[in-house]
Amino acid sequence: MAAIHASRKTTRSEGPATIMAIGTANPPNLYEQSSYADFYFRVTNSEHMQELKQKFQRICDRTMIKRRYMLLTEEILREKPGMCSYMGTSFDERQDIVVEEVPRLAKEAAAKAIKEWGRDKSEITHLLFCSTSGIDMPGADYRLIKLLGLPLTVNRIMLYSQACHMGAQMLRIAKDIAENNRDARVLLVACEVNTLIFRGPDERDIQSLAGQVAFADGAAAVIVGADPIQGVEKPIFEIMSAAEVTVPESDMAVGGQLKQVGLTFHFMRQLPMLIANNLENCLQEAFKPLGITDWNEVFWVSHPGNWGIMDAIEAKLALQKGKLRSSRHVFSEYGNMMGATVLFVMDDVRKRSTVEERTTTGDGLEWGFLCAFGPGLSIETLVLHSVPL
Ligand SMILES: CC(C)(COP(=O)(O)OP(=O)(O)OC[C@H]1O[C@@H](n2cnc3c(N)ncnc32)[C@H](O)[C@@H]1OP(=O)(O)O)[C@@H](O)C(=O)NCCC(=O)NCCSC(=O)CC(=O)O
Repeated sequence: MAAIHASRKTTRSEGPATIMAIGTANPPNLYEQSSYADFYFRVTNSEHMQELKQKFQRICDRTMIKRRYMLLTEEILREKPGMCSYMGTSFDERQDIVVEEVPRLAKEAAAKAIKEWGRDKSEITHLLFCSTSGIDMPGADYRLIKLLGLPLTVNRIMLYSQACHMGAQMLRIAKDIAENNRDARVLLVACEVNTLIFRGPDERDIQSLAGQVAFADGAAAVIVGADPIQGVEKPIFEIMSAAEVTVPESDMAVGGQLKQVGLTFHFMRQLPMLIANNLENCLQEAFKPLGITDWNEVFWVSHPGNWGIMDAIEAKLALQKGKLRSSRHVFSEYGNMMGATVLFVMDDVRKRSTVEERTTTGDGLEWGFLCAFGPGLSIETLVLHSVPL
């Protein structure tokens, strides 16, 4: 028995799971939000709906998004009338795109992360992949190991169709894998190609319109492992703890259904308050072991959701202006890339900290709070530890 205990100890890491590299990628087609209404009503043959177009323009302006990247182009959409109608049968034509393109965009982000990591790709031991799009057998994880030329011994997990909290959930799973398997090096990828959600307008469905103005395509890849090799692997953040909370009675808060018409989308008007009201408990639980009760003492890596959600979080938790700077920046420059978004925000925090000559990767602070929310209502939280710069 003693030998088994000793052996279990040697198979576990000494230190905490550590983020060692982050890579991001977007498709090449950039859409300015200021002219998106013209594009959207033209390509969906809806120019006769002038009143609705004006409302759409108002919603575009309210988002505070400046630009977004999307795989879909006018050329592609002209050949897919089912996708341009409001609820036309179009699953197959959407699926043909995402099955190919999700792994392709993921590869771009993963290659950048592996380059920053600095070790050979053959030393990746685990792959965690999440995407809201592209359900397939074998999955996007399988395609990605082939595209990247990863070893066939890589242990894979593929999670489809769960949306915005999944980037943070991947980090939670990566932490457990890295700390329970000495020398594990986990490549995690969140890749969103929102081709399933694009559809033409209908004046009775404002929630679908709100989805059209906010969601965007992007991929982020992160390498996680414990006990970094000195001089080879460079820590960015350590993951001290991770947790998920499911908010009771909130099934309709935000969600969607995958159907013949693609992925539908709905959200409650009260979503900003629902999230803000439930976040303080999460913070208290997360920081209890550290004795931190002032949420301005920590750096913030929050999934943006939408502008109203960030406003509500700031107000409810009395956050200083600027705490959600990276969330607002990523949202305005890229839109809502679902699961990938929070990883873009994490990348922005560490890059900005370097540019602004802060003393740590976390805005000069020691401890940080990463949070993301999605259908459920599910709230994922992580406590991050920054490293000196
Ligand atoms: C659509 C918004 C710009 C609305 O912002 P505001 O509420 O501040 O603005 P507003 O009150 O002027 O609303 C603009 C118009 O939209 C309508 N409207 C707003 N919310 C609505 C809702 N839930 N259902 C029906 N209509 C709604 C209003 O009536 C108004 O119409 P009128 O002009 O006629 O008065 C915003 O909610 C947004 O950016 N949404 C993006 C999509 C989104 O929320 N995603 C959730 C991400 S959650 C996430 O990230 C997790 C996940 O998805 O998994």
